[in-house]
Amino acid sequence: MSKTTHSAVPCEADEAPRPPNHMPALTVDHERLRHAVREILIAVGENPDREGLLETPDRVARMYAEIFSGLRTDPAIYLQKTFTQKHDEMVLVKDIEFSSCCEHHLLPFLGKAHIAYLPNGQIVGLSKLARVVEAVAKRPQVQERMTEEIADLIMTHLNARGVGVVIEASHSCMTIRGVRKPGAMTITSSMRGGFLDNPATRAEMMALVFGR
Ligand SMILES: Nc1nc2c(ncn2[C@@H]2O[C@H](COP(=O)(O)OP(=O)(O)OP(=O)(O)O)[C@@H](O)[C@H]2O)c(=O)[nH]1
Ligand SMILES: [Zn+2]
Repeated sequence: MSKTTHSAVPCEADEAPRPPNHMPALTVDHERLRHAVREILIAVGENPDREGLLETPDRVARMYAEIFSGLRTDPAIYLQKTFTQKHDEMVLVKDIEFSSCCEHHLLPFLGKAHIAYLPNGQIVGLSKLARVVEAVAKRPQVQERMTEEIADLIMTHLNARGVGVVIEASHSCMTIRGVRKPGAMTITSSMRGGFLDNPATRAEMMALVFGR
């Protein structure tokens, strides 16, 4: 089977400095965003100067700043404060709802993240796990990378004995366009440490997540 790769084609709008992958960008260029949205409207045959569209470039610029706010957030900051607590068994926070944006079509994908970890003498505030999900989701993403990133962050910064991350999501690029399969759900998992090595631990997590 042949494999196609997509290489970035440079264009004149590409001269702005880019952060390395996964590093926080410092600013959002609202003026550039407004201009780009106006160009899109013209390109699809709309009149950006008609009354209903006058404020649209500004609104969309603010929307992109919001849905890509994770590019300016380092999720590791949420895992710096921990509490000393002996707890040898699994901690699971499930049904963490998120919205992200598929990097292929810039369309939303919506779903739930489930995060379990085996503490190593330190526990983290439960809300911080949801904050990590938010920071990682609010970027152009693919679901697989999002799942991996969350698992690696928790494994590394909590020095956990194991981490399991399961994400289930519906991708609007598969529902409202293209292949148009509403109802299709994508489930990804990333397992580390005890969740990778011990099938019973992984099975326990899956039963707690999906055994509804
Ligand atoms: N693996 C993975 N694929 C994704 C994700 N989000 C979107 N996609 C897929 O990205 C692929 C992009 O495929 P391309 O062939 O380059 O683009 P396309 O012609 O618009 O593809 P269609 O969606 O099939 O119309 C599609 O198959 C999408 O379903 C994701 O999070 N993970
Ligand atoms: Zn897509």
